[in-house]
Amino acid sequence: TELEGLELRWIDIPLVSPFRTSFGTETARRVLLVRAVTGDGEGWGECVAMDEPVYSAEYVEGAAQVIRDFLLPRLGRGADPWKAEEAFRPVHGHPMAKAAVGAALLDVWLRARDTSFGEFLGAVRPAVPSGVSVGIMDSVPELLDAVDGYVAEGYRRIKLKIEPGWDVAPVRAVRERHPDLPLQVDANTAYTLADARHLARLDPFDLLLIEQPLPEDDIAGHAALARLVATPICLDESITSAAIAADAIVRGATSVVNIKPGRVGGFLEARRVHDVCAAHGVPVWCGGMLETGIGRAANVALAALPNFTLPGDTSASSRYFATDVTEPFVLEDGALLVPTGPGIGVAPDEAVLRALTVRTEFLPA
Ligand SMILES: CSCC[C@@H](NC(=O)CCC(=O)O)C(=O)O
Ligand SMILES: [Mg+2]
Repeated sequence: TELEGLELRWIDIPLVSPFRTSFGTETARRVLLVRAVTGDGEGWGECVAMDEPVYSAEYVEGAAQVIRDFLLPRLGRGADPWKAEEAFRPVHGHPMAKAAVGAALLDVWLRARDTSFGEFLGAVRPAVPSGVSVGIMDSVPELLDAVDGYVAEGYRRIKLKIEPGWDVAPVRAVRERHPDLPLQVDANTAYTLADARHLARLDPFDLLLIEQPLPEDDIAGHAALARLVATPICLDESITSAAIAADAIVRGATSVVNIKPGRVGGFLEARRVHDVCAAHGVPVWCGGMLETGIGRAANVALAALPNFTLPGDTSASSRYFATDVTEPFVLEDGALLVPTGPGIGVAPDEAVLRALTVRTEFLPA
């Protein structure tokens, strides 16, 4: 059927607690949601770009403009997810903008066929074990309190944000408090190869991985670091496509991959990254961008694919939001249930959406 148009919806959603990483602190998120309207109905996608281009080059206002001025015109009245991916190919970059539109088109396409994201993508399990990402804190005691709380909630794995000056001491403290806890760290590109010897001081703590220690374009640097540090290197920001995943793997730059559909341009490409990693025997896990229930639902379905063998950052809605845009995702025995309804299997609550909406703009096809 034909595309009638895309609704862009900007919402402001507060975080239950500040989330600090090596590139800044967030206390609320401005999220751009995309609703695709076709003759078959509607579908939802979430753009994971932040308000500022500090995780990657994309940002909310830029993504909205790219969708309005460069992506939608290339769709014409087409609503086919594969044709959309093809139509977007001449546009360089902007994977998060592309992924938001692609997810909305895939949602309406699947709803019309009474097929869930999980069925479509190839989910092999009914629930996915949840890990949780813990920000940089003002003190080690505060960090230990936060970690104790998440462990008590049932999270299967803890990820600690690190940066120069907040790395060995907090990791040592958490490991001493929780000797058997699956534990990993994420540097969000904050180190350089000159820090190799320092990062090797994390090796005694039996971490699952060190995520993105170096800048996203430094594949060779990560390969050199991997030879100097015993803990496995995992890439996030560097992996923007299946081809780049294969390149990083064969060059020895990564032995575990964090998959985020928004970072790679959409769910179709995310599955290709999953498949390429599986072909190389490289395990993957599902990363997060503090998604609302709309993006979270689709991520949980993706995380149920066979090679997602490590707990991801698919935490409960309550990790970030007092009230989610959809029915909240709740931890059940440390796992999230994969939605079984058509499409993403969830829908935004009209009243909550209205309360959080800052602006909407309908773009006719
Ligand atoms: C604003 S930080 C977003 C990027 C970060 N994401 C997380 O740490 C997990 C966030 C989440 O739980 O969704 C990462 O680099 O992996
Ligand atoms: Mg990361």
